[in-house]
Amino acid sequence: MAAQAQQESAVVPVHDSVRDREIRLEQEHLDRVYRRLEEKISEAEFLMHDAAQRGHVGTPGALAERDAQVFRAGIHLNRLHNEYEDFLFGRIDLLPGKDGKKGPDGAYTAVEPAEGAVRPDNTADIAETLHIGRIGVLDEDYAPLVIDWRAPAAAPFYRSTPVDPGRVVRRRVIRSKGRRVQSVEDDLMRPELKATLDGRELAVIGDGALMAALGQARTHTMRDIVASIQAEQDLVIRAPAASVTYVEGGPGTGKTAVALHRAAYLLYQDRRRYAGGILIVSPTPLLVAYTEGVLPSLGEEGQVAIRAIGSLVDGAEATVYDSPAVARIKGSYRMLKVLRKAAHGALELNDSPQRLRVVAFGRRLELEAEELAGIRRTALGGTAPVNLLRPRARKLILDALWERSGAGNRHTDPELAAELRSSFDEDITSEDDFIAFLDAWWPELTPAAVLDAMTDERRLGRWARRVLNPGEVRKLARALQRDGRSVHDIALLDELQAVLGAPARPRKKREVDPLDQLTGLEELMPVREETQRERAERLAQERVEYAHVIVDEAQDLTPMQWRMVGRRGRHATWTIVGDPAQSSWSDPDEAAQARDEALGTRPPVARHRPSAEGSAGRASRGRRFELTVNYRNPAEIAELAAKVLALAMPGSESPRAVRSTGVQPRFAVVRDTLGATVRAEAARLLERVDGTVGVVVAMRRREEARRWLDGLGDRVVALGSLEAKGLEYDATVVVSPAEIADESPAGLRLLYVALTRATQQLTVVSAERDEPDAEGVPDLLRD
Ligand SMILES: Nc1ncnc2c1ncn2[C@@H]1O[C@H](COP(=O)(O)OP(=O)(O)OP(=O)(O)O)[C@@H](O)[C@H]1O
Repeated sequence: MAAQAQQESAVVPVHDSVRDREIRLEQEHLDRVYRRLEEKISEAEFLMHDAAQRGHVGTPGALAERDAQVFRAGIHLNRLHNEYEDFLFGRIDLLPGKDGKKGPDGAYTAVEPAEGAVRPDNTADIAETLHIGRIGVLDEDYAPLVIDWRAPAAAPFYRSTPVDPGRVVRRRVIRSKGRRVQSVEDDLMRPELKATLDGRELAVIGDGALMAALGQARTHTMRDIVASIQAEQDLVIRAPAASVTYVEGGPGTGKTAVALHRAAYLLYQDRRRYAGGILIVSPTPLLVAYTEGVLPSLGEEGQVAIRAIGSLVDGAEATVYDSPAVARIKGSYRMLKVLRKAAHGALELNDSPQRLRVVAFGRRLELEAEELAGIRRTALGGTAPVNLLRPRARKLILDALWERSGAGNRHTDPELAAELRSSFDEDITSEDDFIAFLDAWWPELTPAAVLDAMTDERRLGRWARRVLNPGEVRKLARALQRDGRSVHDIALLDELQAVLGAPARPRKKREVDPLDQLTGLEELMPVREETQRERAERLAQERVEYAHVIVDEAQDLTPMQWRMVGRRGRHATWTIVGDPAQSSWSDPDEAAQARDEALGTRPPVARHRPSAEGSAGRASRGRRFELTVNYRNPAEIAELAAKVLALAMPGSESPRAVRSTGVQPRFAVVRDTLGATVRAEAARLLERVDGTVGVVVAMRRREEARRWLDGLGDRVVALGSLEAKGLEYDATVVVSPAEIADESPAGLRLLYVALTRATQQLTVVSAERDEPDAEGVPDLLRD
C-alpha cells in the first residue's frame, strides 16, 4: 500500500551534519515567514486603526465600508496572532511542470512533469520548492513563501505516492515548536532518481512523518493531521461538495479526522457559500470535547458548529441514557404517529373547558362539549402545526356561534351582513371570558409539555394505540417519568417542535401613539395577535439551518435522529461518515431509509414500517469513498478485534493496520473482585504508556467503574461502551466482553468499538460469564 511503500523508501541513515544543515535551511525559511507575518500584522493593525480614525461621520455607505474593513482586519489579525505550533509543516520539491503555467497562489499548476524533466540517466533538477502551512503567506513580490494546505498547489503534498508521484521528488514534513524548527522527515516519491537542487544532491532525512505522528502519546484532545494526510484521505477532504458525500471505513481509518479537515477545506475553498455555516454532528459530548480543538488549530473558528446529537435542540441537553429496549422505541419511526397523536391529545388536558358560554348582541349563546370536540377535529385536519391552528379554531368557533345566533338571516344585503358579522365577532372576542376560554381550550403547547403529558401510561396507551404494544407503552411512559432527558428525547422534542410550530411571541403592544393616548383610543383598540403570515416569516428567519452538514458516526443515528438532523440541512450539501460494523442501532434498514429521506435522496414512503425490500445495502445518490487503512490500532490489537467483527458482521473486511508494536493484547481474569482487577490493570498500563488510558465497561457499570479508578489521576477515564464512540487512548482495558455484547441487540458491534480504541496496548479483563480459558482468553475472543 502507498503509505507503507512511502515508509520503506524513506529510511535512509544520514550524517548529523546533513540533518543540521537541512534544519538550518528550513529555519532560515521559517524566519523569513515570521518576518513577513510580522509585517502583515502591522499592516492589519494599521488598517484597523486607520478605519477606526475615520470616526462616526460619513454616508451610510462609507460607514458600512469602514465597519467591514475593521471586521476583515480583525479576523486577519486574529489568525496571524494565533502563533500555531507547526505553522509551517511541509515542503515538496518538484520537477518542472508540463505547461509552465502558474495558478493564483503563484505555484505551477501542472501535476505531471514536463517532458524531458527526467534525463535518460535518471538525473533531474528540482524546478520548484513549495512550503506548505496552515495559511498562505506571500512575500512582498507576491511569490508564495507558504502555500495554504488547502490550496490546489498543496494537493501533491498529500496525493503523491511512489506509485503515482506526479512532479514530486521529495516530500518533507517539518516539525517546529514556536519559531524553532526541531526536525525534518522526508519521504522520497521517486527513489530511483538522482535529483539536484541548486547544484546539490537532495538529502533525505528521517524515517517518515506518518509513523512519527502515529507513535505520539495521546492526550484528551485530538490533533490535526495536516502534516501527514494520506492520499485516500485527501481525496475525501477535497471532494467537491455536491449533494451527498458518503465516507465509510473501519475503526481508526481517520474518518473523524477527515471530516474535520474537510470542513476546513470547504470553508477555504468557498468561504462565501459556507458563510451559512457548517454543522458537524457528533455522537457524544465526549467526542465533541475531544475534537473541538482541531478546527481552531487549522485556522478555522466560528463558522463551524460541532454539536453532539443530544445538544441539537436549544434549551435541552441529554444527560441520561435509555436502556436499549427504550432506545429502540424512542428512536423508531413509529414514534412519529405517537407524537402527532400526543400533540393533538395534549390540547384536551388540564381541565380543558367542556362548554363555551358567551353573550353577543345581548343574547346568551352556548356550545356544548360535543360541538366543541367536532370543531377541534375539523381544525386539526391537515398537517399544519398545532400551535398555528389556533386562529383557525377561533374562526370555526365564531362561525358556529354566528350560526347559533341566527343573526345571519337578518340582512340580505351582503355588505350589511358582513358589517353585522364583524361587529358580532368583535363583541365576542373582546370578552374576557372568551379570551380565557380560548387560552384553556386551545393552549399554546410546548414540546416539553407534550412529552410530559406522555408520562401518563393510560393516556399514552390511547395515543399509541395500534402503534406500540402495551409492554412498550409501559416502558416508554416509565422512561419519560425519569428526571433528565436522554439523547433520544432530544429528537422527540425536535419532532414535537415541528408538529407544534413555534409558540407565538408574547403579544406585541402596538407602538404607543401620542395621539391615541390623548384620545384614550389605545384602550379601545383590541390587542392584535401575531398573524399566521407574520409568524411564518419570523420562523423562517429563526430557523437554524446550515449550508453543509457533516454527520460523524452516522451509522448510529436512529430514524428520529435523522429527521432532526435533516431539518438542519434542508438546502445543504452533506458529508456522511460512518462504519456499519460499529452501529449501535438495531434496525439498519429503517435507519437507512430515514437517512435517505432526510438527505432528500429518496422519496418518502410509508413511515412507520421499514420498506419491504430493505434499503440499507442499496446505493443512494451521491459519491462514495472508502478508507481502508487503520492508523490507530497496531496490527496486534486489530487482529483481535477482527475476531469480533467476524461475529458482528460476518463477511465484512477489517481495515489494514499500518503499524505493529510487537506488544500482544493481554488477558486478565478476576482475581479478588472485578473492581480490584480492573484497577490493577489500569494502574499497570498507566506505568507503561505516557498518555491516556481508557477503561471501557458495559453501560450499566459506568458509575461503578468510575469509583474503581478513584485516585488514579486524570490520565485514566472510565467509559460505558456507548460513550467510547470515536475516542482513543494510548491503552485500554476492556471489561467483560460478554457483558458488553449481551447488553443490547447491537452489543457485538459495541464490543468491536471497545476493542478498537487503543493506539498501543490493550488488556481484556474477563469475568465469569466470559468463560475464559486457561490463558484468560474469553470465549468471544477465541479462534
Ligand atoms: N493521515 C494521518 N496522519 C496521522 N494520523 C492519522 C492520520 N489519519 C488518521 N490518523 C490518526 O488515527 C487515529 C484515528 O483517526 P479517527 O479517530 O479519525 O478514525 P475514525 O475512522 O474516525 O475511527 P472510529 O471509527 O474508530 O471512530 C487518530 O489518532 C488520527 O489522528
